[in-house]
Amino acid sequence: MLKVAASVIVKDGKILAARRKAERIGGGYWEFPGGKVEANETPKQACQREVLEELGDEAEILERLKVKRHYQTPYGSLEIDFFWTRLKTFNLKHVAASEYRWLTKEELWDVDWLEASKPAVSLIAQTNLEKYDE
Ligand SMILES: Nc1nc2c([nH]c(=O)n2[C@H]2C[C@H](O)[C@@H](COP(=O)(O)OP(=O)(O)OP(=O)(O)O)O2)c(=O)[nH]1
Repeated sequence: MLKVAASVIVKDGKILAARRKAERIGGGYWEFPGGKVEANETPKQACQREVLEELGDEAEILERLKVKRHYQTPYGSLEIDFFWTRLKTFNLKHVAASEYRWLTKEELWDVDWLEASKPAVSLIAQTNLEKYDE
């Protein structure tokens, strides 16, 4: 079972989406910045580390999105936690993905999300983002 943690980063009413590099598992599909939870860390710590690696930014990891956590994917079973996230710095290096987009709630479904990210996207679309925005 693969443990993954991902950040739903909110800024100015928009959400950061990242496109997976073509050669990777799930290549070309869109996801929330994040990655595997390592043995020595909590899912929140994993999010903090991944935001630092991918964007060069400090993040405040807020609460978990109340969505389904377990998924069977073509690559095996996955346990994934999504967290509302606020950036404390704005370097926004955008290094890990092939492409990044800041999407308004109305634009969320303009990109092709990984299957396991779709429940989180649906929840975001129904949420008032103001409380997670700076
Ligand atoms: N980060 C992230 N991964 C997701 C999402 N939805 C989803 O199914 N996944 C899956 C894709 C991958 O199978 C897995 C994340 O693993 P990964 O290989 O990208 O993790 P990583 O960044 O630690 O990768 P690595 O280079 O260290 O191997 O979770 C999502 O919204 N965000």
